[in-house]
Amino acid sequence: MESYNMMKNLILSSTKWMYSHLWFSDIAIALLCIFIFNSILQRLTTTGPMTWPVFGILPTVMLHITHIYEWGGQALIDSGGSFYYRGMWMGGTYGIVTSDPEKIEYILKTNFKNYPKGKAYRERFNDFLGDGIFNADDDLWRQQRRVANSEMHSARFSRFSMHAIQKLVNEKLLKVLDAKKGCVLDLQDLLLRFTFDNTCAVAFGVDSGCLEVGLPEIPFAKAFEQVTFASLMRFVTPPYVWKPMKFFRIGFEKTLHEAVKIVHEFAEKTVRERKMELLSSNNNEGINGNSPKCDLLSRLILLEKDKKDAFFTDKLLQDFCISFILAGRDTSSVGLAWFFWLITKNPSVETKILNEIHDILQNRENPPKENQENIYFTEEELRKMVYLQAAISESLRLYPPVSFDHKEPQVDDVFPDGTVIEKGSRVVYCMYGMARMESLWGKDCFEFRPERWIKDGEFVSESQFKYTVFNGGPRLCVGKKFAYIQMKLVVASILWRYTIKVVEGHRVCPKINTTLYMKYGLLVTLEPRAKLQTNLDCGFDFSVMDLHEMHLKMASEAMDVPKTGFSFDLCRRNDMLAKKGMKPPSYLKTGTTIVGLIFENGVILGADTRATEGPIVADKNCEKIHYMAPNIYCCGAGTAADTEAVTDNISSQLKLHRYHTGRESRVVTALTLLKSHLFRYQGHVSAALVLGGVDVTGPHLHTIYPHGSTDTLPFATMGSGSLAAMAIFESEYREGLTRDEGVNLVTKAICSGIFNDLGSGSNVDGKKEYLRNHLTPNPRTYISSRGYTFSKKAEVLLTKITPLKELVDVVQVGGDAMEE
Ligand code: HEM
Repeated sequence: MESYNMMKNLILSSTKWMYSHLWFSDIAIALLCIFIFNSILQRLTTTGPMTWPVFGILPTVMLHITHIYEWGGQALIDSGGSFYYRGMWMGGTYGIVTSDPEKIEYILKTNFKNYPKGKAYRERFNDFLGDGIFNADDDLWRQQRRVANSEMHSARFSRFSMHAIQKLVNEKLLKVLDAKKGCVLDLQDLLLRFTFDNTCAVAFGVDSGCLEVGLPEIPFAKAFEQVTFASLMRFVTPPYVWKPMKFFRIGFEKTLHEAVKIVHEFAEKTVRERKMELLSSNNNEGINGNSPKCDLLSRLILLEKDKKDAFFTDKLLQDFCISFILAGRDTSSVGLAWFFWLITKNPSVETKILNEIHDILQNRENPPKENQENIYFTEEELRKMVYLQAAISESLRLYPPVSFDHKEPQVDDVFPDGTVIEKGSRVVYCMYGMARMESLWGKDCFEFRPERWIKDGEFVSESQFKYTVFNGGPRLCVGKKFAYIQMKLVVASILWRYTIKVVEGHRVCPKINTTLYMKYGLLVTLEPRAKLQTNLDCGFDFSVMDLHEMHLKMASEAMDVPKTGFSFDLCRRNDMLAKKGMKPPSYLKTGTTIVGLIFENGVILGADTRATEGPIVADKNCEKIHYMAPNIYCCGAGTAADTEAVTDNISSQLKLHRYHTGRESRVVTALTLLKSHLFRYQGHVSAALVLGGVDVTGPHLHTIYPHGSTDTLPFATMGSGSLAAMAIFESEYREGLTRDEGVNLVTKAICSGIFNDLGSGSNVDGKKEYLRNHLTPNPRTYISSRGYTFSKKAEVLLTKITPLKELVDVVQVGGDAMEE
């Protein structure tokens, strides 16, 4: 009693002393000293981020919340790959954060048994997932895993899932994109709808209808989204908060309760109806003569049908399918959204992907036409898309849909490197941070470089524990193969058809969540890609993105400065591309021999009749001698459409001039009009001409080059066969040739062009009289034995005959007009 009184007096007197001698400032200073001491001690003893008294790591995390993923990655680099952390006092969260592949391998594989999903995980997801594979441990998990593995890797499932994806992509996704082209759309949302429909089809065998063109709100899909979000909220809210919330059904717990009801009712109805449908049918392989159902639910029902002790109860069937939808929905869509965003930032990767697709399509027995709308890629073709596989893997590396995960040891444990880990603590492993570690991926770890996945033209995979994007060990993602097929098909189908452009000013950053959503979605516009396919054909080596940006830039410049006259924007574009190191295609050699000479009374013009398009003979009997005026004709070499257009244009100007003056056109007038027209386009109108005619001043022959320069000569040749033709003229031409000698010499020169130049060919046209197909030196030898018959009689549409007054007789032996 005496000692009790003494103690009491001591406490009272010391309190009085403190009260009279200490100020608040003293207490604050003392706390500050403790804090500084603690911080220094912490800095000296650990390498991880700052852990504060009472609040643990929370204030540090809050300080970096806006860029939490980057900060986490840097913290792992600074700490050499692993650091301990502690949450708030009494929060019960503590453990280790790691990016060390050795430790990850240990928990996911070597000592797998000690690191199950655990109680904390199960109790948070129990309302939603029940005993489904995603939330199960031990035997419950093992049985589901076995069935899922064997079904998803069977040939039957491969065929079925491939067909389901193809159908959804071609009949729904591309239709929606088509309807939205030119408009701003949230690509992430659209992809979420796609993967939701796709996983529902694969898991439940139902069409959830999210991808209808109006993009309707589907109650089941909405409830699924709500229930996922609310379940995740339980991970960031202490149990002593969310459990009472659940009891009183308030806040996110109320939403969770209502949404779970909708999801479970849908699952329950589907299972009930499918069972009735399948079990009432005697034919397991097909119902009512239809092809057999291969979705996971139907397969499980059929597998369990004749078993006495069925493992899958109705409730477990529901849980199993719901787990699949959860696992397959967000991951692939989010992965795809980041992929498309990265592609818009890396046009060279996009070009390589397109080239790969192009080559694969060209290898088909019947390659698709340039503007073919629906292209169904086969599984075999997708397998050959090695670069695309690498690009998708690289994008998943940088933006892993499951960016971090954690495990709880069941008993105290020691990692292979001696790190101690207590029962009840957590081991958090961070895939986002791992991707940015130089020690794991090299100096270019931050770069999007698909090439790192390719060796000797083959795709090379990485260790599951360094590339933990699909988890590893016995719980490796069971849908990995399916996910790759799905993503490759979506990417190939979309990129082949559209150029994607992120809306200017749209912010792209990750949302803090267990799945790495884009916080503000991915707002894009899509443009049909017809141009690129042409460029690919010509062997252009630049990206559509560059072109697109440049067109936009040029368009905005054009808007700023009002201009008149001709636009040389495309020349500037080509200059800029050439400076950027991009190789333009070589000019198309159209292949022509055109010639002309002056004989004693006039002019003779000649041309071959072959029109080529690259290596292809597009027209064997086209006309290269164009009418200008009754007394003037003009041979054209270069681009067929250009020569046709320019001679037509000048011809009509000459006609107007004749009406105006009432006099015959003079050859020099035609020459001046042609040269000034071509000069204005500085060689961009691909027309090289031989102009000939007879007027009051006598016969005249001129050559006109595409840039507008001209020459006046007694004999002239142009086109790719010009050298061969010129050789004939130079050796045999003389002044005062007779008409027949002139015709023979022109014919010989053209034949020389035809037989010495690959581009020139077919027949010989000649003029003064228009001797159409004057000579056929290499005629077609195959003629249909049955001839040609026409099923319908020719119909007479007009009987009125308007006589034409021509100065020159056109002797039509055969042949077609040159096509534009
Ligand atoms: C890019 C796409 C995907 C990624 C990155 C991905 C990633 C993952 C990860 C990290 C896990 C382990 C989760 C954990 O244990 O906490 C997992 C498990 C799983 N995934 Fe995927 N996944 C993808 C696509 C899919 C798809 C399309 C399906 C099915 C249609 C699917 C089905 C599953 C299932 C059933 C599990 C549970 C496996 C088990 O616990 O044994 N996944 N996935």
